[in-house]
Amino acid sequence: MPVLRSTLLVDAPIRTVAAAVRDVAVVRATGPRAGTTARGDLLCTGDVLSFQVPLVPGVRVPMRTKIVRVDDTGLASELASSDQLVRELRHDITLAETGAGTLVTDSVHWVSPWGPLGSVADVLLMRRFVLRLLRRRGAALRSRIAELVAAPVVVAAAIVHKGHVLAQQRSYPEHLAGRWELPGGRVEAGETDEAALVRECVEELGARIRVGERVGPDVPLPKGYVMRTYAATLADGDELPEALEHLAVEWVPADRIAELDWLDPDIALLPDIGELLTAAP
Ligand SMILES: Nc1nc2c([nH]c(=O)n2[C@H]2C[C@H](O)[C@@H](COP(=O)(O)OP(=O)(O)OP(=O)(O)O)O2)c(=O)[nH]1
Repeated sequence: MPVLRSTLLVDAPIRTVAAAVRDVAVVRATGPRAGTTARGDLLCTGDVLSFQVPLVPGVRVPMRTKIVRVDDTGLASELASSDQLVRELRHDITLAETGAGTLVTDSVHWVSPWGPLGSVADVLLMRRFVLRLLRRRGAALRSRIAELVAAPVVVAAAIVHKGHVLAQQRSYPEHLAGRWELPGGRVEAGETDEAALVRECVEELGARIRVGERVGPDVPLPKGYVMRTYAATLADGDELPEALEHLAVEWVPADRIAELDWLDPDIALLPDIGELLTAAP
């Protein structure tokens, strides 16, 4: 069974790299006909990727893979349906923090359906296709990471209280009114992420919070922003948040998170928020 491994070292935090490897723009940059079914900017489990593998000049064979795992340390995809070129295929992307940056390791293995002829096809077709795809992905990854590192930041708080997370319902602009988001907002010049979150929660909820660990990947937002999410708790459990600027606030348990109509960028964070609730004491 052919296995192809390649590594790439990038000088950026692992959560930024985790966002870039899930970014649909990076997937599209791997080839002129590469596409995804992702709803937001980041790939989620279940999303399907489509590629066109060049067979001979002018003839391309479609191939579809499906994301089967996404977490803080990378993602994995497998063949979505058996096709003419490969019978099985799995692509693992693993991220690891090193002293010199984040190491991205790709491991792609596949089984060809063509018996002895398969090994020739492996070398001539699949190997070349996978290598080219990884080379283009590497270049796209580096430029997307550079954009995300330089992007202005929106911070969001996953405030956990008694096994529930606080969601707030937007009142404006018209096209977003009624949809749900986490408390937070833009980080102002000279402000830390933590100070911005504390300020935003007082303004939006009239509540003081304690800011904890990062949750999930960096999430690209429209207009070039990037959102960083932090776990948080109420500084005073008796001081319950109110919707001062929003239509409503709601404490949501893990099994109801997926029922809310979240802003598109937040959808990629929902599994991480679910895990945070499950892990909460
Ligand atoms: N606070 C928050 N903002 C989010 C989330 N998801 C998401 O896409 N956003 C977007 C919506 C806004 O465009 C931006 C947040 O910045 P903001 O809170 O300062 O923006 P805003 O439109 O509410 O307020 P304003 O400054 O225009 O008055 O990030 C989320 O979960 N929480």
